[in-house]
Amino acid sequence: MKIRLDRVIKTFDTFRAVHGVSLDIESGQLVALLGPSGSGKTTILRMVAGLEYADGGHIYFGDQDATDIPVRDRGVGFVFQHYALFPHMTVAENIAFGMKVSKTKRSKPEIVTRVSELLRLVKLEGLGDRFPGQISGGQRQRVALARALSVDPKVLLLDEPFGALDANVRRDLRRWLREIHDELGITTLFVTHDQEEALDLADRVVILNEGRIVQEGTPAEVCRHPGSAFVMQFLGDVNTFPGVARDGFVFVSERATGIASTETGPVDVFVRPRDIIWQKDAGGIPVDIERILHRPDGLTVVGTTKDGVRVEFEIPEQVEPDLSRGAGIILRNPQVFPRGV
Ligand SMILES: Nc1ncnc2c1ncn2[C@@H]1O[C@H](COP(=O)(O)OP(=O)(O)OP(=O)(O)O)[C@@H](O)[C@H]1O
Repeated sequence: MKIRLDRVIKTFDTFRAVHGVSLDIESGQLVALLGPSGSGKTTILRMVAGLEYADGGHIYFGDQDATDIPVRDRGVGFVFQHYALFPHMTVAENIAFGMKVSKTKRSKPEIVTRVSELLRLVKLEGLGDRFPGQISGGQRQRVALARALSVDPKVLLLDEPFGALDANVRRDLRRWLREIHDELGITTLFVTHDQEEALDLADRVVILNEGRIVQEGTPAEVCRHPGSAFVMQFLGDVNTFPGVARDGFVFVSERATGIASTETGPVDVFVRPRDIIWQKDAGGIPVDIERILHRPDGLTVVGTTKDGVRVEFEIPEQVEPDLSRGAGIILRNPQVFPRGV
């Protein structure tokens, strides 16, 4: 099922939470809505689900205006961050619940068969008789997904489904979710404020800020070509060097960097920690090193430029840190934006 949002607006009292958002979600795609807290992700998801009305614009399911489709008939499965499992029902009963209340009537044996298929799909065979209080948080979210899938939804909506779980469990669950998505091919909209999760999981990432889409694309596109300072900063750790662009090049700490730019005037140069090369002598931007931190995959070096800009970058464990003055940094894969944009 293809979903299309056409200039969708949502206002709460006088506060506009969503400002004319247009978005196409192709059938079978897994799309992540990514943005900081309050950027409108959940509101958009709730409008797609039909739990909230848009005050402007349209949402289409296929060719049909969804406004005309009652929530029950939208064929939407929902999973929230906080396990909304019924604590007094077993895992199997929780999964069966949606089928029992669904308009599509199923016989008891059909429900039993479907529950065991779903338990197998979410890799929880043998746990059907447990109660939610007797399984882990990650397992509970898998039950929530099985319950959402039990009514064969045409669209799956997931709102920070792994938000309450610890990092390792999250990582496992999102790989697992991707596998299930590839197996079932259900159009899926996934809300997260975790950029790593979005980039790891989604076919397309839609980045929101203050109720507007600021960029969308495949994970590779948004990482390689961030369209603004906001996206660059939001997608991961970054060093920001104030500089000046003139005559086609950028100068940082009054040094020519060799970075080409069509801008003129004050700019900010953004560089990821892994893209800074530290070398002794020869031309780099001088940095005074303050601390070396040991990480599982190498060393993190923390220092300051002579303009007082804090710099953090990574070097391999094997490199013997040389703290003598005179070492400088070279900036690779920089993104340059006019200051304050
Ligand atoms: N029912 C409501 N009444 C008033 N304001 C609301 C309501 N729901 C959301 N908002 C406001 O709309 C804005 C967008 O909220 P929304 O929950 O969509 O953001 P979000 O990106 O999902 O944030 P989070 O990651 O914190 O869940 C916020 O400023 C929020 O306070």
